[in-house]
Amino acid sequence: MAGFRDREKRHFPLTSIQAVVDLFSDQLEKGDDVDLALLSIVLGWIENTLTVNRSLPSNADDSKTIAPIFPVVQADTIEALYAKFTALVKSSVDLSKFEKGYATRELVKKVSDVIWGSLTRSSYKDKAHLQSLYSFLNGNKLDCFGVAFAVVAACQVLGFQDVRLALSEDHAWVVFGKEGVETAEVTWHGKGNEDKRGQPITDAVADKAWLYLNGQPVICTRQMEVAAIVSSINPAITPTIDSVEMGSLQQELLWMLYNKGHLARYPMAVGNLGDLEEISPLPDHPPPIKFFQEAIDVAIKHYNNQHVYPYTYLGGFLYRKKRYKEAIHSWAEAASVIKGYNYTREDEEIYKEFLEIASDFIPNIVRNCTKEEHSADLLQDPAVYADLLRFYDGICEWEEGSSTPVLHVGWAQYFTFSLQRFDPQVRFLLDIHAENDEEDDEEEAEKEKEDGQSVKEVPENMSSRRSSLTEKEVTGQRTRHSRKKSQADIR
Ligand SMILES: FC(F)(F)Cc1cc2c(N3CCN(c4nnc(C(F)(F)F)s4)CC3)ncnc2s1
Repeated sequence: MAGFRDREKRHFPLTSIQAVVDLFSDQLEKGDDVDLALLSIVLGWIENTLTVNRSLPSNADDSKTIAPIFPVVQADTIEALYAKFTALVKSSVDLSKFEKGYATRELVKKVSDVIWGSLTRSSYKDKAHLQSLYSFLNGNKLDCFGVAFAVVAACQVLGFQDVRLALSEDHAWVVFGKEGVETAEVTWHGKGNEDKRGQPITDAVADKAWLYLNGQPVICTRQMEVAAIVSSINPAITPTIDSVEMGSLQQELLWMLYNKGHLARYPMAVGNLGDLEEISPLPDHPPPIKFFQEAIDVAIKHYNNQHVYPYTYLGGFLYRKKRYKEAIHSWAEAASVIKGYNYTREDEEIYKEFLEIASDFIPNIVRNCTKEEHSADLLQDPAVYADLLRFYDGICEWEEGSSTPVLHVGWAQYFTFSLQRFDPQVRFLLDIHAENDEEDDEEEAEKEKEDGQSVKEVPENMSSRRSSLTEKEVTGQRTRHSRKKSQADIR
């Protein structure tokens, strides 16, 4: 049952990261009754205290780090905010007009209007620290993720347990109803796009659309909704300085959720944990590699391999570890996912990811690989050349059939700059491999025909056969900067 009762109160005052982890752990044991509003208010209050208007003491200089402080969270502070949220929601929605039991589209739209109507008019959309109910209650500001989460938390307060958060890689909406298959937009997306609040996400809208992951979004359980607010924690004090305490809290909470199995169907949250483990590895934790490989495995197993970010998390980390061949392989895999989509004007976020890879990361690799011992022969490696062709081919195919063009002349310049750095021998080797492949396949087919076994599927492309990469050896994490950039919307 929801509410700020003894079970919650006894954790307060929260005086340490561990105390917050214990509160979350205890709440997660309540199953579907985990109190979303309470946890979002607690996280938002701590984040606000640790990152917003944290005027660095004038005597603080870069050499001496500021001694870690954990702000004590008092029960009555949180209780007052919690009461404000429940009072606002319960007073704004006349439940006598709605059937008990499952939510209806009218109910979901009404709750979305209540949240929407409480927001300040001022344009602030892409600022940081606007993702929590603390931001909503204390400043009437929410980002696009925050609005969707607030609608789900409000529906929980009203007793509609069927309203759940649905997440793509750059948008959020809700599912509801007896079978949980009704869908509704409850927030806006991007800049200059009319919001579609109240409308369902039909197959026509979702098919081949990255914004809706081609019908493969993350449908959250209550515990995954908690993982979403933990993922949306933003430890940044300034674009270049993070709160160590806030980052540790996010890492400990994600690790606890991971250990309880609540990230098992949430690739981006697993990726976030891999990010944090690379920045500050915790004792007895697996290497970051494991988390990014797991995010890919989850996307393949549960989401028909329609998610792009697991591969770009991976590629970003490999790039920073100077494991250039493997990075290019991951990016080729990412392009093999995006090629199945049609590009639209609402896909800017993923467009920027691919443009950064093509215009920044890959040119830097082909310029600098000869300085790196284990990538010195990169420009003579046909598997890498094949992966690079696959990367660009995927982006070309992404454009094909799209309403909006993807490529411009700059792309052709990046493409030709990168390919012409490869040794002409590579192209010749490419031909030899292709011929050998054909001979191999013919021999295999002959042999298997004699043995009467089915002919083995030939991998869809050459690099998946010749890659220097064995799937288990790879790792991935993005730079804090670029992660923050792409996380701007979740915050
Ligand atoms: F709800 C929206 F609209 F905000 C969409 C969501 C985003 C997002 C997220 N992100 C966004 C992507 N993000 C990335 N960080 N690195 C990325 C990569 F480019 F390296 F892959 S992608 C981390 C955090 N992490 C957990 N859950 C979500 S749900």
